[in-house]
Amino acid sequence: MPLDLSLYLVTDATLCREHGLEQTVEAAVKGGVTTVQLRDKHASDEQMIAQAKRLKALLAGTGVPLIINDRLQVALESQADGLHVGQSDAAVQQARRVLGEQAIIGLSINTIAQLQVSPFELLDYVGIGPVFATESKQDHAQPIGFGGLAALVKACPLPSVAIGGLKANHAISVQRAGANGLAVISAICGQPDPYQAARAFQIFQADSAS
Ligand SMILES: Cc1ncc(COP(=O)(O)OP(=O)(O)O)c(N)n1
Ligand SMILES: Cc1nc(C(=O)O)sc1CCOP(=O)(O)O
Ligand SMILES: [Mg+2]
Repeated sequence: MPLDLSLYLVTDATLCREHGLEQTVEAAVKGGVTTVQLRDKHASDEQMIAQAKRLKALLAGTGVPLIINDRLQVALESQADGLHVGQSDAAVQQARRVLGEQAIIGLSINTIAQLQVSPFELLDYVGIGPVFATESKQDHAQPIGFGGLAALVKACPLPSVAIGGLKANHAISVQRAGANGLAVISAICGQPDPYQAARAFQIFQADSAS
């Protein structure tokens, strides 16, 4: 199935606590989320593997892939669909070697210089950001705004997803900047109704349905 980045949910264990992680993901996917990334900076590998297996079971038959944040071993052992790495995480080359050709591998990009040295032939997509400052990632890089996003998308030969401080009302600007979708944490995780929160991102959902 082709990778659909149009509405990419990155999970946060703390924000998802109220509804529960699985319930949040299930509701968000019903609301239109097309890709899910399990991101948990505090769980052990064992906890994350167990969580990933539960999410894989929940997503079975939906066509929505499960990507693991940072941890190559977790992606491998949970048989997730892929891995997302940042500039200071596991090397893309190692990830591709370990996970194989079928795995979905994404890399974070914040600057043109990072883009220029990226191993595009080993990647499936890039996450570009942060578009705006965000409280969901303490160590985020300098925000690039929609102008920076558009410049990076233009220079990038791969599918791209914008990330960082994005809400439903930003979907049209992200689309105009040329990205394939938006990745969000707080616009869905911890919202009173994750289903409705996902539904609010209508522009990209309409595109992916056509
Ligand atoms: C889709 C997507 N894009 C970017 C990131 C950020 O990855 P990274 O820079 O490794 O930061 P952490 O998420 O590990 O804090 C992402 N996770 N997903
Ligand atoms: C996980 C992550 N990566 C970023 C990057 O710029 O690479 S910004 C970010 C957090 C996104 O959370 P929210 O949607 O709540 O702003
Ligand atoms: Mg990382």
